[in-house]
Amino acid sequence: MMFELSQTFSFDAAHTLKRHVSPEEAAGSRRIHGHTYTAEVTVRGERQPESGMVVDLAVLREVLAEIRSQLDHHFLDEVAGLGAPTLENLSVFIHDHVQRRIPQVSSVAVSRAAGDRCVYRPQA
Ligand SMILES: Nc1nc2c(c(=O)[nH]1)N=C([C@H](O)[C@H](O)COP(=O)(O)OP(=O)(O)OP(=O)(O)O)CN2
Ligand SMILES: [Zn+2]
Repeated sequence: MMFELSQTFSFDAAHTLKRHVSPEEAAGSRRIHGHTYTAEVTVRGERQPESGMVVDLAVLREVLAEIRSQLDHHFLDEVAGLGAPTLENLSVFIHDHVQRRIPQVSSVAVSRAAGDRCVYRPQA
């Protein structure tokens, strides 16, 4: 029997972005601006026979708090290992950090208040 467990966390962060769009839009994105992001992290697996859990949600919460502390109220352009601060790179960054502690992580979705959403599912 397979199960999926998810937890979300939110963070506010500033960034700039180089874009190949109209000069007005490109100029706006190059200026420092901020977004409220929500990340949903999903873990997939079978229950451990002794615990009855795929993974203890308290452990997942602890890992997500560590990642949040690297992103919340940070300038994303300066976060080591992130690369260009896009939804795509944020999804991979969060996934790779969770995977070091919780190998069963199966997907990470990052969304912004404006309604934009990106899902990273490496095994898809
Ligand atoms: N594939 C992606 N495209 C874009 C991303 C991204 O992460 N992945 N990010 C952005 C920018 O962060 C940008 O600030 C959003 O720009 P835009 O969609 O033009 O939205 P607005 O500036 O009009 O409104 P916001 O409220 O600031 O979202 C662009 N593209
Ligand atoms: Zn932006």
